[in-house]
Amino acid sequence: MRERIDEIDQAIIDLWQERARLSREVGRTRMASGGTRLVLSREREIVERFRSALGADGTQVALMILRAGRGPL
Ligand SMILES: C=C(O[C@@H]1C=C(C(=O)O)C=C[C@H]1O)C(=O)O
Repeated sequence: MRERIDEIDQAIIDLWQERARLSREVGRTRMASGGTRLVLSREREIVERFRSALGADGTQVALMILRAGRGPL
């Protein structure tokens, strides 16, 4: 079972890093065409998705995930 836990942890790390890369790329592309760096309505939807799946901890996880893609505000 511990082996599976280690696999899951690695998958979370890989997905976290892939998501941060994609998020930065989307932000850069949008800014290059004159748009904003952030889209708060989209970020609110994401926070709500995590909150409804995971409760209060989900909110914190979502905020950390979003920060990983754009750096601290
Ligand atoms: C990646 C995007 O850009 C920013 C980053 C987001 C994210 O990491 O999910 C969401 C909205 C934007 O603030 C996007 O608009 O999808």
